[in-house]
Amino acid sequence: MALTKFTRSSLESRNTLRDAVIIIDNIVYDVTEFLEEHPGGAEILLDNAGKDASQCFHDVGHSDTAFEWREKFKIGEVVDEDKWEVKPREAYAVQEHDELTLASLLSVWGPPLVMAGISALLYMYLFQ
Ligand code: HEM
Repeated sequence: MALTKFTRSSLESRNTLRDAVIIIDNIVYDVTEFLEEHPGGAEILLDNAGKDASQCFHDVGHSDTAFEWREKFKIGEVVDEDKWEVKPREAYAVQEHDELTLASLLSVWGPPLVMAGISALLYMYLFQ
């Protein structure tokens, strides 16, 4: 059966507790019944309701379970003219790896290393 088609603008106002839809990868999901069940909370879904939530959905790194669950809420897709490029799931995961920079490593390991250095110097100064 062909999926119902929606323009993005026709979905913009569907962002309330009584009627909440989100778009992920050009597919439209009615998450009204899911708001209270969502493990990530209702608020984040409502903040993204009526809009494209692809980036947020993928950035969270949702599990396979989440991918299965979302199928239950599918109500259609966006019209061809409003379709956006769909990035493969791996593309989001790769981005996260790219963010492992020297700065992010130092922000974690920097303070303990500095403390260890100071302790070693103090030890040498006091006991040698
Ligand atoms: C129909 C759509 C969605 C379904 C079925 C869904 C399902 C889930 C599930 C099952 C979890 C638990 C963790 C996991 O298994 O991945 C979760 C967590 C979460 N979700 Fe969703 N979700 C949906 C949409 C979204 C969207 C659009 C956003 C962001 C705008 C979002 C943000 C989050 C956050 C922040 C968490 C918590 C992650 C954590 O605690 O580590 N979700 N969701």
